[in-house]
Amino acid sequence: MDPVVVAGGAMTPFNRRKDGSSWRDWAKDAFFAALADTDLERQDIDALIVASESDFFTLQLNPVSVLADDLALLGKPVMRVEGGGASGHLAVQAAVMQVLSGQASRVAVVGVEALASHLPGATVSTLYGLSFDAWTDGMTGIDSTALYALSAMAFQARTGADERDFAAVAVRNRDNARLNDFAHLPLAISVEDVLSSPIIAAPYHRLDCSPLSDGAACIVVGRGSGLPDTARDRARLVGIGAANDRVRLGERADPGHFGSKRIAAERALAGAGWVHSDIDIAEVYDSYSGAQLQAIEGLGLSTNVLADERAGRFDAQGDLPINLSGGLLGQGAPVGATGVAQVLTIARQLEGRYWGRKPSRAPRRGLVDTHGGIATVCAVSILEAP
Ligand SMILES: CC(=O)CC(=O)SCCNC(=O)CCNC(=O)[C@H](O)C(C)(C)COP(=O)(O)OP(=O)(O)OC[C@H]1O[C@@H](n2cnc3c(N)ncnc32)[C@H](O)[C@@H]1OP(=O)(O)O
Repeated sequence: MDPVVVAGGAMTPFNRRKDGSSWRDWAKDAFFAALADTDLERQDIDALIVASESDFFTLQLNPVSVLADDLALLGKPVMRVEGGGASGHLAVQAAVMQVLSGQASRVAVVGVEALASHLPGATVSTLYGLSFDAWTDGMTGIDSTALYALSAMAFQARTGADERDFAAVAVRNRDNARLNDFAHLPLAISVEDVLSSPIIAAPYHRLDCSPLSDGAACIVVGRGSGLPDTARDRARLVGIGAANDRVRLGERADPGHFGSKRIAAERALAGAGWVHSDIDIAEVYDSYSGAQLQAIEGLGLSTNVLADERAGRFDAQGDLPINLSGGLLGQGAPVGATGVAQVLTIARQLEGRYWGRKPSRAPRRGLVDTHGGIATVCAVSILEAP
């Protein structure tokens, strides 16, 4: 059976766009750049899937219809996928399912979000608060940073991780982002810089937090003879998995443990026929510095994440480089686009075509992890080099 491949892809810069352009422009730019990378024409696309977290941000209900019209994709099956922070990644997984079911052989997945240019940060923060249980957590006024901080404190109490461990992640991801031309926050900073930045919600300082970003990303997922010859040299999507958890942190056995990531990862690895130790490189969901360590632990990529973090295992020179793009902390976090960009990054790394920081050894097998809420809706995909 022909493999499912990431036939091509592209992204816009992630940043705060103040140039009068709109999310519809960014989506279009990403789509046409992805087509060029795939060596396909617009009419070759069989189906369109759009990921965007919130109509509050785009101020557009039913965004897929508008984008399909803008892209002149008419008479095609189109759909929108939403799962909070995991929206883009779940859209990629929906494309894989469409391709595997035989309904389409070339599916364009466009992820887009307009967060930073037209809304004050405090408004976005309040709206993010509705991503948890809006009737309980959201209405108390607690925001995402405070909820993640509570989860991080439970992780710290169990593992002994401290603020410096979290800060080291923020420093490394921002440094990785310095080689990524699309990154929102490439920074040369120190642990002391992180610890002296303003406290947002203890233990998180401003530099421990991902920024509010605008941007778009697009990949074409495809299979079979309808793809151009270039597809032979493109990364394969060999396993997908998803799993959810209790929405309210207080109802989890351990509010500091991202347990549903483990289930999603095991499903994805089983699909690929691999085990955790086969993974050479990963992009994980680091909406906050501590969340990166929680993700690595939750996914089962390390049995002692703190020791591995301190030993440099997740650096570009380590045996499991993580977030060489800069992650959400460095590359940025336009929600709907995040998961699509993560898949694109790992695909490019496996193809030897990545534009930013590369690992010291060429990777063969990669993992992508994205979530919505606080690891409430988790998506994991496994990719293999061509
Ligand atoms: C969506 C889901 O389902 C799951 C999730 O992921 S939930 C998590 C969602 N993400 C968030 O909540 C984002 C968290 N981040 C924030 O809210 C904001 O970035 C923040 C509160 C940390 C900072 O906001 P702020 O203090 O209002 O900063 P702001 O006034 O915008 O900018 C001031 C400066 O700080 C910088 N800055 C802003 N955010 C920054 C950040 N996260 N890290 C580093 N620098 C930042 C800006 O670039 C700006 O620098 P200059 O003065 O040099 O231009």
